Amino acid sequence: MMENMEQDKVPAENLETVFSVDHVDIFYGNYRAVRDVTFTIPKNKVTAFIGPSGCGKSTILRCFNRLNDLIEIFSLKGKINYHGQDLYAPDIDPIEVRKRIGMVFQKPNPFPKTIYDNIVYGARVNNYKGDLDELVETSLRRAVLWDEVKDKLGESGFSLSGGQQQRLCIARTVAAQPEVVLMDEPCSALDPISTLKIEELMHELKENYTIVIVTHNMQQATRVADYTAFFNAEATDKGSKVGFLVEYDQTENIFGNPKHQDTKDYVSGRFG
Ligand SMILES: Nc1ncnc2c1ncn2[C@@H]1O[C@H](COP(=O)(O)OP(=O)(O)OP(=O)(O)O)[C@@H](O)[C@H]1O
Repeated sequence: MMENMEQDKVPAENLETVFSVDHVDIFYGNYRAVRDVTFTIPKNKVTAFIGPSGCGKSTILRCFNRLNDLIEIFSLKGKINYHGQDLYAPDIDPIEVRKRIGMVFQKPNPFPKTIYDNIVYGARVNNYKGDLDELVETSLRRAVLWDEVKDKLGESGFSLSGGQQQRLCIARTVAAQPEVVLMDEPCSALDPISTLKIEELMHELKENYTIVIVTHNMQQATRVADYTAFFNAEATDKGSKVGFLVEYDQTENIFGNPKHQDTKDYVSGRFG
């Protein structure tokens, strides 16, 4: 059994920590899906989660904006701090958390509304006092979609290609002015060209946001991520599988000079 090693907490190079995950276990009912995860996520960087199916990547990602709270049987042991504040403290409002920590999903999910209304939806709900036109332009520019849609803001979000829809969803997330953008396999439904566009976009977004991405595509992790966490799953004596963090480091080390044999095997395509 692999130990969780202290150095796997990583980012040392004087980076500000956004999330600090401390000995976290995650349960669905009695089933422990993830065990004893400890690491930190640095500000204004892209951090990728990789690992075989079922090792708990999405489960951990969804803890960062308290999305798992919507699952009745979910529970968490240990601590996740967000800028030093306990994200699961009783006085923390999960809805406020989700405003600051946005999420982009695997399949683009624009609202059945115009491009413009997709972007301003959250602002309208929150009685945003600023200029909506400006918000639309800024958000679409940040998602590198403005030039493609500026003449058709009144058309349905569904009229766009899959890749454009995903950038629209990113623009919608950005319009809520989050600090963190979580991405759960954001390119898995996209063609290679749209994928590259989203990857380029991530490089630009990290100037303003902290990004955490789950990806099955290892080339993608090497292209976009500053840090990479490799998770694995092992069988328990109850016959189920539990996910755990094997190794966390700068992406170039995970792929070029991993410390653990399992990481080596996974990144060289020998399993998973
Ligand atoms: N809502 C849920 N209820 C019960 N069990 C769940 C739920 N969501 C996930 N699990 C279980 O938790 C474990 C981790 O799942 P998770 O989806 O986080 O893994 P993953 O690494 O993201 O997998 P994939 O790469 O296939 O998306 C799996 O055994 C899964 O079946």
